[in-house]
Amino acid sequence: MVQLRSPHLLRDACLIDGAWSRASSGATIEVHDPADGSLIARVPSLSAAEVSQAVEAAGRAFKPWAGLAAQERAKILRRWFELIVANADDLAALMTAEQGKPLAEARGEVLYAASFIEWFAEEAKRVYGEVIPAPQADKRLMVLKQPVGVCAAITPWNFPAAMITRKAAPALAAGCVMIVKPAEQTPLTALALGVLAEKAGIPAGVLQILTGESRTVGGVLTGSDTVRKLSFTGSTEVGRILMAECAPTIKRLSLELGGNAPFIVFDDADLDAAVEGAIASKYRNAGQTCVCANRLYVQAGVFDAFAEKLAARVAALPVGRGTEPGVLIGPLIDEAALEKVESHLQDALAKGARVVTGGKRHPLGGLFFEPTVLVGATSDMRVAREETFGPVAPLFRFETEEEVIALANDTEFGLASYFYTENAKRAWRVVEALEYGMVGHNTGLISNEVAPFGGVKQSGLGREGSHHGIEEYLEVKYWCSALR
Ligand SMILES: NC(=O)C1=CN([C@@H]2O[C@H](COP(=O)(O)OP(=O)(O)OC[C@H]3O[C@@H](n4cnc5c(N)ncnc54)[C@H](OP(=O)(O)O)[C@@H]3O)[C@@H](O)[C@H]2O)C=CC1
Ligand SMILES: O=C(O)CCCC(=O)O
Repeated sequence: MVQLRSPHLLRDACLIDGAWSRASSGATIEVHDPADGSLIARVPSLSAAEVSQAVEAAGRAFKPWAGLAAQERAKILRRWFELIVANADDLAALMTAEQGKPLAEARGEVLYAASFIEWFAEEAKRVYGEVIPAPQADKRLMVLKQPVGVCAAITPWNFPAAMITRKAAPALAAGCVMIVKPAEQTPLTALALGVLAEKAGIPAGVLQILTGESRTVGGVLTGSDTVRKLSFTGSTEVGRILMAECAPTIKRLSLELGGNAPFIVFDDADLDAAVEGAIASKYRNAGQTCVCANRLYVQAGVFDAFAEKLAARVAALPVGRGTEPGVLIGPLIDEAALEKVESHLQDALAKGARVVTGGKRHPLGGLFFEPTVLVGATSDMRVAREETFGPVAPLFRFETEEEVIALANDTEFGLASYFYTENAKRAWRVVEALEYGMVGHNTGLISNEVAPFGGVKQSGLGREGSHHGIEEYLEVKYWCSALR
């Protein structure tokens, strides 16, 4: 049982049109603690008809919300931000219980999630239009920015709070309303955010949180003509399905999909900094982020030294329940995730890679996996081509800058990338050559609310966070006025 200071944050009902509702059928989905498999709660499995009711409520809520002054929306969002910060410990406890990440990391995510609300509460006041110098003397040309309308968000389990606020905050700031469907593994953090949104004064229907079977809920949201935009974070495979489902109604789309991040260490890098960056990038959230280093390319001159230093640090990473003090690596989310990590590892070993540290399920059992470092990785291995989404760092040896750029770009993904060099000229060359939406130079941590997060190629469409993030929820209306 999760112990909370404010037990009312643990909800087993959905927020629909300002009321907390269960499925009329009584159907539920079980939520389990990945650290020990215990049952934490049951949340509603809504029917398609119940999801449609939420869409109708959103349609009714849109105009009054969009009609508020931006300052009014900003004040309400600011209250939501403050309530999340005030309840950070409880939200972190819920998150660790359902997702498994260490408590300190969960608390960090809660504050990260809150930062998007604070940021977009401010950006709400800066949605400027334009006046364009006209090509004819008797014309005046203007550009208005208006909210897109009813929006939907489908979010993953790896960041149960931040992936919701990174979408809902800009949407609400712009004057849109939002329906959120969290991942089935992590609905409790989402519902708790709904409790605080209600308390902050976000009106009925403006932010709704729906739980249920993904195809049922997703099918109604993507098929509805009332829903004008979908924002999705998750796998590229599901992103493709949702894009196709949105095609008949030509919805706006933001897609934040899979990655296959290269992490490049050049001979002239600060090796200790590169090791720390690799730990931060690779092992955050037990390797379950779309921006995690997936392939570590290390130049031949420093390969052995880097491998040795990294393996020493990785072997010392404390693994355990997220609630235990000092733990840095929690369990993986489910058995399928564990099996994917194992199969990537077996494939790599069969093709000639060697384990330096880790390499198997952790003695704790359950969903725990040992933080692992592999050497001898090559491009024909699954670890080179697919997102492993677990605590396995495959090290690839390379000789030249040209060679590593070609290797790094040899993927259909283009989300995050990282490189370490002390050479400023090389830094410019490499940043310009990497076909990625985001590049970390001498750092393994790049995410924050003020920067544009997103990918190119099959890693997605659009940007979240930063002043670009609110544009995803705004339509551009051109107004041409003749003076005669
Ligand atoms: N870019 C990223 O941040 C993420 C990438 N991934 C990648 O995807 C792999 C698989 O993870 P997984 O959790 O299965 O990711 P998914 O892409 O399947 O799930 C992400 C979200 O999409 C929902 N969803 C899944 N299928 C549909 C559908 N047909 N219609 C509507 N919604 C749908 C899920 O709902 P529900 O949970 O209810 O099924 C969840 O809310 C990971 O190993 C990782 O490689 C995963 C998560 C995040
Ligand atoms: O993994 C994701 O889906 C989001 C990455 C988390 C972040 O750095 O914002």
